Amino acid sequence: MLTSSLYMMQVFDRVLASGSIGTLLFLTLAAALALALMAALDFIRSRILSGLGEWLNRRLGAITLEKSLESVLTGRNDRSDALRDLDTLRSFFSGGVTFLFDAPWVPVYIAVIYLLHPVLGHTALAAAVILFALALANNALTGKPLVAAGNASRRAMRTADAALRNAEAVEAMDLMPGIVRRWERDQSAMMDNQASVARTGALLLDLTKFLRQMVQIAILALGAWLVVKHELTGGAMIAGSIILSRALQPVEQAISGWKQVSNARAARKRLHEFLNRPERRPAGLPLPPPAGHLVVDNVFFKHPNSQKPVLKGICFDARPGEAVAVIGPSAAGKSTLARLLVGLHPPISGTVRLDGAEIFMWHRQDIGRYLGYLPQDVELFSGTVAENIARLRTPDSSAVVAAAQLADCHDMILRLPAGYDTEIGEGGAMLSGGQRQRIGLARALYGDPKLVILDEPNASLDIEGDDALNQAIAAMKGKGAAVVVIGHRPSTLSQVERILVLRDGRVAMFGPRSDVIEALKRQRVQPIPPQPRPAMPAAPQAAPPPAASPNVRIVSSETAE
Ligand SMILES: Nc1ncnc2c1ncn2[C@@H]1O[C@H](COP(=O)(O)OP(=O)(O)OP(=O)(O)O)[C@@H](O)[C@H]1O
Repeated sequence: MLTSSLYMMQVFDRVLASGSIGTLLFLTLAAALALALMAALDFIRSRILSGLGEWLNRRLGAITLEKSLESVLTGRNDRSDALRDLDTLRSFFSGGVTFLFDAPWVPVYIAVIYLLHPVLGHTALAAAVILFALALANNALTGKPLVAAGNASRRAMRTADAALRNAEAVEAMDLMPGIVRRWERDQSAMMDNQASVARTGALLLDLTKFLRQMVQIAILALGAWLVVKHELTGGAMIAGSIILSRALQPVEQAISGWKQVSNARAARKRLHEFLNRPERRPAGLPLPPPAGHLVVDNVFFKHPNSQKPVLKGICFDARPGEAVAVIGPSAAGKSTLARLLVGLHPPISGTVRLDGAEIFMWHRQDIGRYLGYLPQDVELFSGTVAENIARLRTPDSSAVVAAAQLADCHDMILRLPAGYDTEIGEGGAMLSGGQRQRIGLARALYGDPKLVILDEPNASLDIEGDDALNQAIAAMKGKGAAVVVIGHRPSTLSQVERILVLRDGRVAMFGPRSDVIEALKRQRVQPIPPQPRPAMPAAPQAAPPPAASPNVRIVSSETAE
């Protein structure tokens, strides 16, 4: 960085004064070597920085994505913010960071100016201090609005994301005005804050430029005065001016590039907090593959964002080779129970155990392949049918076909344009609701899981589909899996051994299929018997006796239809 100024000084003071061409050649060679070294260092620096960005992504990319998934499961709304923060950091390293490396050299440049003449040194030092103070003022004045602008921009992004994900409902029912209103509110908050940052930044930047040019003039003027007084050479005067402009460059860059630094700092802080959130599942020893004995013991659960428990004292079990149906009115807590059975959430008290080990604590890489879960809303991923059935791993074609045959979608898949290799588009957009559900079922049955939880598996199925589903349940039982089917339709019940009736988050009945169906029928005929008796071993804490509950009629009529 000092090469050109020192070169100029030597040429002025030595070569021009002595007329020595040898000196000129030697100086030129030395300057060329120094500049070549600088170019090489610059190249290495940019390689290191972009490598740092890549390293950051490799180290943190996957773990940030995993943590984001956990964040969604714990009911937070910061979904993909952490991934965006990681991106901000990576691009900061690849572009915006260089002036931070130049800043520490400012004192060195000033020291060199002191060597030329103390008066020039004092001037340079004063200029650097004033400009540095302006950079600090810029930081203090723009810090808050920058953070507020970032927050508003993230809110606007989430609104837009939600609207785009639900494009059909938005278009059909004209939800757009409401969405646009929310989005504009956040956008304008973002723009107001950004405008305030830009105003302050522009003012300070203009002031800085003015001061810098003034200092440049001042140092030349002082230099000329010192030359006239014979205290400085002409070459040193010009060199001082050039070194000063180098010295002040990073300070000026700090003002214009502060927004990037501030964004990157905020992103780093958020990411740090995000990644240091406690692990939902503490590290444990890997367990042997389960046989599939599910035991639910006195489970209570409430959602993180609500006060009221959704599940209250649930007890039941499902043995390997057995199917249990969970039925009950809407909002009874069936889907919530399904989520607990696959270990998505921990109960607030009580336990859900598979082969004696708490299923929530079981690490997904150990247990995932032994679980089959068909959620109520099946979401598929872009990719081929086979990849989706094989849970996005490299498909084992015989296992994929076996699962598809079990879910009765083999023929349907063969009729697709490229069979198992058909690309199904984002979220399975190319498929009908029923096709998606069948492929979702095949995904749940892939790899012969030991515990299968099907949440309303027949919601989009026709009668044929119902039969196929029952055959699949029978086949899974035959393979020794425990199956829990959630649903309203009586057709779901034909293959189950036991039925659990869930009402208002409590077990209203649990027992052999025929006994429970019989009891439900009796309730329909005789809604308020004087002394109701549960049909079977009622769960220990089974709350209000069936017939006494106001929901009895709903459950019994639905089930006995
Ligand atoms: N993320 C959530 N946060 C807070 N409360 C929730 C959440 N999800 C569900 N609930 C509440 O939990 C209760 C049970 O919901 P759940 O989806 O388990 O019912 P369900 O029996 O499966 O109903 P359906 O048959 O209509 O699907 C409802 O009152 C619902 O409002």
